[in-house]
Amino acid sequence: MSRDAVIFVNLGTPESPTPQGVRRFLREFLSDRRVVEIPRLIWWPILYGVILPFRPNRVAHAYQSIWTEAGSPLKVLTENLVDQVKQSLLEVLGEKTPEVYCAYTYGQPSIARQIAQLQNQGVERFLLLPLYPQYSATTTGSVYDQYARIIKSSRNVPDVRIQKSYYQRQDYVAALVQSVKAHWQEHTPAQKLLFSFHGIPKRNVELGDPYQAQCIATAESVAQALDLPADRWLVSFQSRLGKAEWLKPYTDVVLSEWPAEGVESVDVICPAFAIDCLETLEEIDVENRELFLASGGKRYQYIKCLNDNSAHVFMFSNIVLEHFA
Ligand SMILES: C=CC1=C(C)c2cc3[nH]c(cc4nc(cc5[nH]c(cc1n2)c(C)c5CCC(=O)O)C(CCC(=O)O)=C4C)c(C)c3C=C
Ligand SMILES: [Fe+2]
Ligand SMILES: [Fe+2]
Repeated sequence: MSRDAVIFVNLGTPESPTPQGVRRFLREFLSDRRVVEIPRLIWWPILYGVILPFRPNRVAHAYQSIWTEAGSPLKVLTENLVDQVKQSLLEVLGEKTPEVYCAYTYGQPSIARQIAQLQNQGVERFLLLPLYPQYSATTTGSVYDQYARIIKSSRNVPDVRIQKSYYQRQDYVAALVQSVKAHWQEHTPAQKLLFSFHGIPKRNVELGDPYQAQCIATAESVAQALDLPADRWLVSFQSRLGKAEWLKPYTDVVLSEWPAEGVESVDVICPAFAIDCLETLEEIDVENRELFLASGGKRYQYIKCLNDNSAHVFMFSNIVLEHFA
């Protein structure tokens, strides 16, 4: 057993694609103050009176349409990536390879459970690797919160480092560029490349969340490396929830307006997601495809997340090697 461990952290996903499974997941996720900052007195009635009674039925159908025999794509694909990174590290480090596990901010296995189990087995140093290239308080911030909770209840605190973001890494940008180029080798490039990032409320950015700037920087680096002129690409934000204003432009609005402006073909990539999940496989690849085609668009291509592709595995192995060097 190594004294070092890497724990990849993803958001989490329902245990089953049923209304009960989705309700349990949404209750935990949407109770996190980092995710929804509305004062509790206002939020609890909305969450318990409107969202939890009604949303799980609709969302469970969406999960059912992407669910696999092995479970939720988010979990299956996260585990695949983790296995590949472990293999790659074994090739470089042999018996000095750290332990490599995954955990989820919401649901099981939790970060606390993985750290406790590994500590019991003699692990002393941890690297938490949140699978969010761009930092947001709503995602990576919650990983820091969980770490803080562990520390608060520990006598012998674990030695933990957290990778706050990685959107600026050259090997991350290279992995995205390679993925777009591979797509363009198989399919004619579309008129537009749309970088659709998960949205957050606009107010969060006004209060200091650096997420929007990091999304734009990511897209600019990729567009520059692809030699794409400014009129061939755009950044948009998807998956908004509720009535407040979120980061704009909204992905669904862009896709429904483009055909009237003469945009007939679009390639969509979602760099805020390291791993394909409901928000990419269903919202982008199904719902938004239908919207674009129903609005008069002719050709819609979704470029998958980096998942366990070799450039992605290479990048994470580099991060691990740098941390434990
Ligand atoms: C309500 C506020 C939400 C914020 C803020 C938010 C930010 C955010 N989320 C991700 C990544 C993922 N989100 C996923 C699902 C999802 N997200 C929200 C809400 C917010 N997200 C909800 C309610 C859901 C569940 C589905 C639904 O009810 O519509 C997922 C996918 C999970 C899966 O099981 O596949 C991911 C991943 C990021 C990166 C982000 C901000 C940067
Ligand atoms: Fe989300
Ligand atoms: Fe969604």
